[in-house]
Amino acid sequence: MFSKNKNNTNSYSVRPDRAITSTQGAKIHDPFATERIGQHGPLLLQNANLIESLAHFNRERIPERNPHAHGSGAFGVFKVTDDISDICGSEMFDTVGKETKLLIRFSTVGGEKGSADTARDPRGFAIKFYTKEGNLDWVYNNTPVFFIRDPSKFPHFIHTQKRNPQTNLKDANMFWDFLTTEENQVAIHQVMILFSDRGTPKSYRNMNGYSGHTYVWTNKKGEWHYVQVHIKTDQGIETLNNEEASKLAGQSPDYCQQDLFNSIDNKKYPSWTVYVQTMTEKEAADLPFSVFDLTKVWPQKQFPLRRIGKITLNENPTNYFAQVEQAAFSPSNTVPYQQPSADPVLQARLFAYPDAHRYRLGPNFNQIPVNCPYASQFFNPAIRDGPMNVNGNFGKEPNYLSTNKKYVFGDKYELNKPEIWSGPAIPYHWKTSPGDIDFQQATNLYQKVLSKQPGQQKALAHNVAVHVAAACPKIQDRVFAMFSRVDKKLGNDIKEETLNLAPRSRTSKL
Ligand code: HEM
Repeated sequence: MFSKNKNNTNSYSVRPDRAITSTQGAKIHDPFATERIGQHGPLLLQNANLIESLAHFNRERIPERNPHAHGSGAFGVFKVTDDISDICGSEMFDTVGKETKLLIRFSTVGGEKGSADTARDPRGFAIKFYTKEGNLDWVYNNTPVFFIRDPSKFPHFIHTQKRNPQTNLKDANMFWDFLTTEENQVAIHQVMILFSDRGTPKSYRNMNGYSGHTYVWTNKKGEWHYVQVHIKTDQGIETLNNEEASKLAGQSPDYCQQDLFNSIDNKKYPSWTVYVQTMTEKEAADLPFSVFDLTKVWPQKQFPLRRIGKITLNENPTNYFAQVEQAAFSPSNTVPYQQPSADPVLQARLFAYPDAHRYRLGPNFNQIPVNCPYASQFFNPAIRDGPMNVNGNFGKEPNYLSTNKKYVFGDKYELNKPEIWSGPAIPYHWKTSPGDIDFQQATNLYQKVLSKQPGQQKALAHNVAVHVAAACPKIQDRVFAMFSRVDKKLGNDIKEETLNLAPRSRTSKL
């Protein structure tokens, strides 16, 4: 198990004699005694233990993630089941049977740190692999697509899921105003998934993870592919209906945290099978949509799933704050032979996450044990000093690459015929009033997938109706029109139920 390993990230130390001390290690005789004049006189400034304890208490909270503030995590292992050396040269995949330790954090997106587990929301599925080539993070969601393809939209979109600046309430008008704005309707595919029962997974164990984005993987010969990763639950997909989810949000708001912790504690280790889809540059050029458009899935008939390995979660954190709250995942944390693609949303994420970590945890966040690349090691003498530098700061090593010292550098790996980019440096807004192509996959989901799952077309209409019933009539009309563009019956079903729930005499202002 993870905690038995040397250098692991899930260990902690407690003084062997369990004596209670000040932060400086001086034993405290009575932690509850406060120094004062006489029994009932005023307290003294020399009462360092009391002052230290109150002052530290005031500094216990760190900024919560914005977004994905609420989450649960566990440690585990990735095991290679199939040879994929023709696709990827990364060390972690190089031998069938090889195991790599990992941490996963599951999360909801829009809610605050204390919000309910069963909210209708995508689920984050972030994995940190502690590989010998350095830490690799797959920062995925449980949905294969996303809401936007212009990264500048992200803060706007996330704000519409947060609280109204005046009322401090979640606001159905803000939510649907954004999503039904003509150019934002590229979100329709993701919105359909969100409002199907997949938008309320029964547990973190019963959902899949998807890269969503296109990445670029290279083999040792330099041949490269566009890839998408699918992580499929071995427990089977299970979902909650809208009413079950709402009830649990009230009765057992930490339902999924409890389920994950208890499963692992009872040695019922959840597992997932990892697959990859590959696409050549030529195939990408022939696609009816851009390979960098993460509002689309790759048809599995044309781009079949190929199995890579298995993920098993087998160890609970010993301390939530140290190992889950302080965990810092970023798509920019990668290893040789796995690269980001030019997807503009992914490119923006490469900046956004480490920036969030510097703000949330400080510039030396990589020294926090859970973020340390302990299976490799960090050494870069020009990255020095800064707050909370606790690893010895490379001692007397010169603070630049000195000609007096010997250094080792990573292997150079090159892509055969890499992508070539050219063009003027211009502002480009991928706004496109969504064309029929942007609705096609959403329509397929409704007509070809949900139709085969008894009750799911109805559930989708119902889940939208109960949500949009809280919006004003003008916005509701835009919602009916948008879903009618997916399928006329879907639009009509939503309209009928919404108007039953919220007769038009009601007024609501945007
Ligand atoms: C422009 C688009 C995006 C931006 C700017 C963005 C930004 C962020 C930021 C700032 C965080 C908080 C990080 C932290 O404090 O540690 C976060 C968390 C997260 N994001 Fe994104 N995000 C974007 C799109 C996406 C997409 C497309 C996915 C999935 C495919 C995704 C998955 C996640 C996950 C799983 C987390 C939680 C990580 C954790 O558990 O710590 N995000 N995002």
